[in-house]
Amino acid sequence: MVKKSKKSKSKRVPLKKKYKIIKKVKEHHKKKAKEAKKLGIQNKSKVEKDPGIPNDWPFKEQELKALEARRARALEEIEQKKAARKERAQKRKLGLLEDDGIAQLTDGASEREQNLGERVDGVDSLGIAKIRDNLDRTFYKELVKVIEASDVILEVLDARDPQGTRCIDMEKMVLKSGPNKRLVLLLNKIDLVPREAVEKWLKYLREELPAVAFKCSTQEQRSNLGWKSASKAAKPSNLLETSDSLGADTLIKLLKNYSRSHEIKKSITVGVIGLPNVGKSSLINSLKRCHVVNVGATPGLTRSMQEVHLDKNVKLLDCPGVVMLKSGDSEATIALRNCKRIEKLDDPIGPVNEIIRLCPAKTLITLYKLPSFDSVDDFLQKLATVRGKLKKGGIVDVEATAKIVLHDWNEGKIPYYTLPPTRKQDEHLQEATIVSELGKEFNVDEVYEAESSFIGSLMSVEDSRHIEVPPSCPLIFDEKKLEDDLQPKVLVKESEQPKEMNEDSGDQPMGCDEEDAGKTMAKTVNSRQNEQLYAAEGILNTKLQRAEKKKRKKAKSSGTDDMDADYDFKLDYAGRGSTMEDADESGGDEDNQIHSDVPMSGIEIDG
Ligand SMILES: Nc1nc2c(ncn2[C@@H]2O[C@H](COP(=O)(O)OP(=O)(O)OP(=O)(O)O)[C@@H](O)[C@H]2O)c(=O)[nH]1
Repeated sequence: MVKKSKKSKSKRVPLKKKYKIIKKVKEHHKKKAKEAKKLGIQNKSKVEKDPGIPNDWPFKEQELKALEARRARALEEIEQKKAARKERAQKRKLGLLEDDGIAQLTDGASEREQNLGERVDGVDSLGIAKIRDNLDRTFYKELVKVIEASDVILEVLDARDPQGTRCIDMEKMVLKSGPNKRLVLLLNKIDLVPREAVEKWLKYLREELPAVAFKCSTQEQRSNLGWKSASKAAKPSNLLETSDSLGADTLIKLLKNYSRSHEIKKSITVGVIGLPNVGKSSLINSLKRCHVVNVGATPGLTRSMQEVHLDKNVKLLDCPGVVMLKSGDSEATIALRNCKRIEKLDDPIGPVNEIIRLCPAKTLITLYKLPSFDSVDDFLQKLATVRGKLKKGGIVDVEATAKIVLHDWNEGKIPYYTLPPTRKQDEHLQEATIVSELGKEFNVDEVYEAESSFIGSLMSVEDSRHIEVPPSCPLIFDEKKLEDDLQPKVLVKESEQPKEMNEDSGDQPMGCDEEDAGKTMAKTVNSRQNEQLYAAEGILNTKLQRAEKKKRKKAKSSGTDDMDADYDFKLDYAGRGSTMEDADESGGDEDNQIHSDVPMSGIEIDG
C-alpha cells in the first residue's frame, strides 16, 4: 500500500520566508537591470512626455481655445447619447418601443419622411404611433402576400374562443382572391379546453368549411419535436401534460389528399394565417418537427412571411398575425383575446375586471390562494401582497399584478372555454354544397375519422375545472387603420386614374399646379407598394372603400351626387389649373374609375 505523505499540502509559508523571497526577487531584477544598462540594452520603451505647445508659438491661444471647444463638443455628444439612451429605455419600459426590429423601422420611417421633405425631430409619441401603424400595415401586406402565394390557407383559431379569434374579412379576402384558393379552419390549443367544447366547435365550423383539431408541440428543443399519432393518443390525464403535438399526422394527410385530388399529384403551398398568438409558428414547427420559426407567448413575434418546405410537395408559409382588427366588443374584452401585447395596454385593470366578471370568485380564490375578495381593486391588492408585487415605499403595484393575471388568462393558467352559438335555421345552407365539394377534395371523412380517436381522449367537462364563458364576436379589419394616412385622400383617387387619362388631357396629375405635382411625386414608397398589392384582383382596398364611403356620405348630406363630383378636386385642386368644364368631365371619369377598380367593393365592413 502506498503510504500517505505526512507533509502538509498547504502552500502557506511563514511571512519571514515570504519577505525573504520578495527581497531576493527584487535583488535579482536590480542585478539584471544593471547588467542590461552596462550592455546598453533598453527593455522598456520610454513613453515620451508630451511637451505641450511651446510658449513662444504665435497661435498658442487660438489652438488652446479650439482644443477646449472640441473637448466640450465631445462631452456634449456623450451627454446627448446618454439622454437618448435613457429616453429609449424609459419608452421601452412603458411599452412604447418594442425591440430592435421597431428601432430599425424607426430609422426607416424617419428616413422616408426626410425623403419626403418632412422634418422629423427624433421620435416623439406621434412618431411612435406612426411607426406602430406602419408595422401593422407591414403585417397586413405580408398577409396579402401569403394569401396570394398559397393554394391552401389554414386559418388558425384558438380552441378556447374560436369565434373571437376568427377574422371574417380575412376569410372573405381568401375566398375572393381566386377560385383555386382553399380555406381550412384549424382549431389549435385543444389541450386547453374540454372534449365537449372541441367536438361542438368542430361540428359548428364544419358546417361552413373543412375544420381540423390540433395541438402544437410545446417542446423547447431544436429538433425531434414529439408527435402523438391519432392512433396512439394519450390517456385523458396525460394529454394535458404532454408537450407532444396532436393531430399533425391527420393534418398532413388532409394536405396530401388535396395535393393528390387533382389528376396529377401537384405540389401545394400552404399559408398559415390567423390572429397573433394563436399558434401559427408553433403549428409549422410541429409539422416540421423542429424549431424552424420563432415561437413565443408575445403577440406579434412573427414579422414577415417565412417559407418552410415540409417535403417536396408541401411548402408552408408562416405569416405575421393580423393586428389591424376591430370588433363590436369593448376594449377590455378584446384584450382577453390574446392578440394584444399586455405590456402595451393602457389600462390592464379593465380586462382583469372582465375576467372577474366572467369567472366565479371561487375559481380565482383557489387559483391564486387568496382568502377572499369583493372587487377588482381588492382582488389586485390582495394578489399583489401575496405575490410581493410592491413598488418603492411598499406601495402595491396594482398594474403589474393585473398584467400577471392577464398573462395567466392568455397562457391558459385560468382555464376557460366557449361553446358555439346556436345557428338560425336555414343559415349556411349555401355553404353546405361548398363544404361537400371541398370535403371530396380533401377527403375529409377519412381525416375526421382518424381525428376522432385523439379528440375522444381529451378531458371531459366533468373532469376538468374549466370555466365556460360566452363566445366573443368575430373580428373584422379596421379599415381606418389600414388606410395609408401619409397620403392625402384626393391623391388616393388620383392614383387610381388610368395613365392615358392624364396623358390625353395633357394635365399634370392633380392639376397644373407645380406644388400639387410635387405632392404627387412625393407619394410614399408605402403607397406605391399598396397599389401594387391592391392591384391584384380580389384584394380588399380599404383606401378606395373609404373614399367611396365618404363620397356616399357626402352625397347623402348634400342630396345630389353632382355636388360631390363638383367638389372632387376640381374646384379645390385641379380647378386651379383647368376650366370648370374640364373639371366636370374628368370628375365623371374618375367616379367610374373608382367603382370599376375596387377589387372587393362588394364587401361591406361595418363602421
Ligand atoms: N397549450 C398550448 N399552447 C400553444 C399551442 N400552440 C401554441 N401555443 C403557445 O402559444 C404561444 C404563441 O405561439 P406562436 O406559435 O408564437 O403564435 P403565432 O400565432 O405564431 O404568434 P405571432 O408570431 O405573434 O403571430 C406560444 O407560447 C406557444 O407555446 C397549443 O397547441 N397548446
